[in-house]
Amino acid sequence: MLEVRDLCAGYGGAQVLDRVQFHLLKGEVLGILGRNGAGKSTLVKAVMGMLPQTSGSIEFRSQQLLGLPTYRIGRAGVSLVPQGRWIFPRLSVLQNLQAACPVGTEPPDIIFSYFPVLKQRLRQMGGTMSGGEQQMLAIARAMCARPKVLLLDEPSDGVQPNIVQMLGELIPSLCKELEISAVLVEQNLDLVMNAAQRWLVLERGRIVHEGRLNSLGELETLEKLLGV
Ligand SMILES: Nc1ncnc2c1ncn2[C@@H]1O[C@H](COP(=O)(O)OP(=O)(O)OP(=O)(O)O)[C@@H](O)[C@H]1O
Repeated sequence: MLEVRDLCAGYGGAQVLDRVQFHLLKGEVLGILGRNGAGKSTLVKAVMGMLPQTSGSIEFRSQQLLGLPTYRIGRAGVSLVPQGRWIFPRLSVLQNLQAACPVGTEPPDIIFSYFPVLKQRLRQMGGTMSGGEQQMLAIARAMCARPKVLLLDEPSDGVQPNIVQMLGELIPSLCKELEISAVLVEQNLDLVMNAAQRWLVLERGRIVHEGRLNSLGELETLEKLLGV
């Protein structure tokens, strides 16, 4: 689905990502782990065309995304659930969802089967929802664009442990049912190990490790790399 090669990106004069390479298979959930400041958010922002200084190659279903404006990357089928959620606080839940729907369409029903709480609160202002509910709204909103690739930036941030556990089950099943591939950026090791089939560790803008479940000594390696 996605093939990233030699991706360099940064801000102003400072380069953050250093020749990052990875691929994302169809239907796969790929974790991106790393300590604070490793460059995880920079990576998803670069894929989403949100950084001016980017070089390398980002191929999505044989289409080159690098250099395209963010709205065209979105239309091509890549959606971002940003860190901090960025929901519209003064719009209702329904309006938040409608804002991401292609013109002339409404939020697909399947979203409400995954997030029934949103169905019960369609008229509630986004800003009055709890942290966990806002995270569900942010994921549901991204789904309204009917993406093929979903980029999730630290969905566990500011969310209660029971909701994090729920996300660990929901993300892979949603991806499987809707045939979506996902990049799951996280510091929460448990969430990645529950939701992803494969993961990469970023350190100072470079990929230093690739792992998967059931690899011998994987947990110890990750704990050492992440300092947990
Ligand atoms: N807008 C910006 N301008 C300048 N430097 C930035 C900007 N955003 C991030 N950086 C720097 O880029 C580096 C990587 O930051 P990034 O947010 O990608 O890390 P991260 O791995 O997502 O961290 P965290 O887990 O804490 O969110 C850091 O050194 C950070 O200070």
